[in-house]
Amino acid sequence: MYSKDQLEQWLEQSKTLCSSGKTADYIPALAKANPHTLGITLFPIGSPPISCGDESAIFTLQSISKVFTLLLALMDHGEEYVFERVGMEPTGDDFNSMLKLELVPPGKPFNPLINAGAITVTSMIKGESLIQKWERIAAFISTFLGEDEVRFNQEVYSSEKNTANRNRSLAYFLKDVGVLEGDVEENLDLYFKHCAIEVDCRQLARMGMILAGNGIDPVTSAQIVPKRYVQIAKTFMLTCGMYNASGEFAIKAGIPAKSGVSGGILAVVPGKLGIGVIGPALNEKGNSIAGVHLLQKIASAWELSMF
Ligand SMILES: NC(=O)CC[C@H](N)C(=O)O
Repeated sequence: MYSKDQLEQWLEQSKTLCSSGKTADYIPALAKANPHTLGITLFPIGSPPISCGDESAIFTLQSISKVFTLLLALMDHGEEYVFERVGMEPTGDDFNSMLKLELVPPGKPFNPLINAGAITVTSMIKGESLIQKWERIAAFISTFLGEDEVRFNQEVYSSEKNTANRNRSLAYFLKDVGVLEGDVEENLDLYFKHCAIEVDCRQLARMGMILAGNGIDPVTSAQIVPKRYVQIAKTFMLTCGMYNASGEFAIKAGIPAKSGVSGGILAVVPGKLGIGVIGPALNEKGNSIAGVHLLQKIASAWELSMF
């Protein structure tokens, strides 16, 4: 049904856009990525994955990890607790904006997929120590990958940690108003760590395929995450997952997606398939310029929109 030849043609067309994008440079290690990389994997539920382009390129999850820390926080505490501390609304602002934090006392972040919200969610992850919390996040994500452990990019992690003045200000503000739990630097460290988990397109598509199937592990048939929490995550992906381009992406593609500044995009076609894309050249909103184009093409041509 999903033709690889067709996918290859579309990928070549989208690839021409790479030269008009720019790799993220506020995290210096991310600036080194090849802007001409473009790869994709489609992972249908119950069928083998279909990949093309630079499908084996390895990249860090960055903001895509926010979906999974949200799921884990929901499993740790339940809906009520989580949404007392982070909201459910899109901001329309940049992902690292601090603009709205002072607007709604006491500084409750608008949603869990912007940086302020994600750092708050990270602070909710249960564990006796920073190491134990990290091990829980890594183990949770490795289940989605179908691996025993996750790969981790030390260089990207250190690069972000050494330059994260904006995230530091967000986190200290959140601590000041009593929204962030625990030690600020420890929480930031955990946040930078989960952003630096590495995947390739196939692994990312597998993560999406599990979300598409409402949290069921395709190998063991185990329910990895309660269906209700997967539903919440997918809803946030649709309304807030592509930063302040989420509305446009919902109109043009109509599927839940989450992007990261590494150029990765995780997309989900509910009930059908997961998609993993990498294209490090970003547009002005911080989304993969060629990746967005390719996903929109696939979604409209194959009528994948949920609507
Ligand atoms: N949009 C993103 O991918 C942002 C993630 C990145 N680690 C940051 O906090 O800035």
